[in-house]
Amino acid sequence: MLFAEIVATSAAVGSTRSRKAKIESLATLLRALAPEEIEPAVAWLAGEPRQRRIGTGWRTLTDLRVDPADAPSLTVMAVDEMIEELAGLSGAGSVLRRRELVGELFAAATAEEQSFVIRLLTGELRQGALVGIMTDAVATAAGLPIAPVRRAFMLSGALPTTAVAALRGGLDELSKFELEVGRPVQPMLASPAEGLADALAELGADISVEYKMDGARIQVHRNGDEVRIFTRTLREITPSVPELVSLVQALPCESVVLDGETLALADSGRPRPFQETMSRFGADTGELLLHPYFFDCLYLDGVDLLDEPLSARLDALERAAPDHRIPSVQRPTDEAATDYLVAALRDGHEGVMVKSLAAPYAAGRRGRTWQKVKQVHTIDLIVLGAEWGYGRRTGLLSNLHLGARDPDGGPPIMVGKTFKGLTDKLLAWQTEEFPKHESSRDAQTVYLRPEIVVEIELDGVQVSRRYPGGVALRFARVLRYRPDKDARDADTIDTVRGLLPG
Ligand SMILES: Nc1ncnc2c1ncn2[C@@H]1O[C@H](COP(=O)(O)OP(=O)(O)OP(=O)(O)O)[C@@H](O)[C@H]1O
Repeated sequence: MLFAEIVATSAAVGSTRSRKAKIESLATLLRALAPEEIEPAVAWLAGEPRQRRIGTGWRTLTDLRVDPADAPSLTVMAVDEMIEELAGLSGAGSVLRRRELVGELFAAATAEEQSFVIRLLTGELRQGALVGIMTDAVATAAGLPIAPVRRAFMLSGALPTTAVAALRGGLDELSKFELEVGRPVQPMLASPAEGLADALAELGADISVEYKMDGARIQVHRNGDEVRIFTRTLREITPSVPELVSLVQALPCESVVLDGETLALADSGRPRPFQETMSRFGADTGELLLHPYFFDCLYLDGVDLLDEPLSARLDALERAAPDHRIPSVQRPTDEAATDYLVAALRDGHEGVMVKSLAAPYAAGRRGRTWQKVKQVHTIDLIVLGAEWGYGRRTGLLSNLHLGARDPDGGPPIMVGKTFKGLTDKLLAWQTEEFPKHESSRDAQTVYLRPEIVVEIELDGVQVSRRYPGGVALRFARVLRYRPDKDARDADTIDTVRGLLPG
């Protein structure tokens, strides 16, 4: 197939707001692909190259001015081979070879193809909703229900591989996907509850009420002595958390997959700020010691527990890591649950999670069987740009433009601006960091690619004629940046609209 067909389908998907129409055009294309073209094409149309990181910077791509070809001639396989070579380059001479390769690719590409390649390789195409839409399209093209496709994707974490299995082998191939120790699965997520009373009313008496600790999510895989640790976005951080690795190696089991939260504690035993925990996920190991608090067990000594009820998974957790469980109570009375929430807040935590003990582990889903009860209202938004400050903030990037995710895969939708809550440290950080994510600028504003997620505290939202989504934030202030999330984890415009009064 010609690469131009992929580019045309991507444009068609981007030009309609209808989810159904997007799925239809993707499915039509998927049906026309040769077997070896499925992996690259699915990856590209879901927003990233199948090799994920290719090490070619924004500058290399945008500085290169090569006249586009008049007519399309590149094939899917030719482009995939070039990207494969780009991804494999390292060491002496690689900068030169990289420019050469990109130059070759661009010379053979039409203007539309060049633009698509730039957006693909710089991550600009990467939007969470595209992944959801592509999952649906794979099911449609293969003539299968969505559930087995979604399950295989959650277990493999790889949509292109899932697509090949669905399109070539159908249900039989999909059913071969299993939880595999060492390969991370998408984490189960929670829905916000209106308050504790609502969560208790909805989930009934068969529940676990747990501290909602304000750290960073970790997924731990151990097979014998080998331990691997992943973040919420399935990035491996094993080398930077040696204390967690040795703790997991000492657990009384052979093989295990655990889900939990990790954080650093102050001498008083209270949690240290989230930023300090996150700093440990970077390159250096730092001084702060991280503690794990596990709340789920997905696999223990040869037994896959994903489809078991939470009650059984907690029994396994008790066997595997009895000393490292998150504080929790099972089947409390309403009064005891309320006391537990008060105690969690008093101890410096965010609130509680209320979970149905009967529910399986719904990997990658934000369901209602886990509900979070927090005291303040916060949402995660995408930073679209920042304005240069004035007065005391002259020379610093300050006022943030905030966008909510479009659940249909379009670009983020702006819902407000704020400079409240920005400390001097954050202002300095923004000024240094934002230009690395710059897509364009004018005299007043640096615009960013949709890559940075910030957690915003707000009093509510109101109807707005100024903003394209019809809603605007009220009294928004920055709580913190969320380096553990990417744009696909941000809240959607529907969530923001859901906060409208009445
Ligand atoms: N006991 C717990 N059970 C599950 N998750 C917990 C618990 N304590 C803390 N957490 C954290 O809370 C998150 C659950 O909320 P949610 O699924 O909405 O994720 P989130 O979008 O990261 O939410 P938030 O921004 O509130 O942390 C988990 O990702 C995890 O990091």
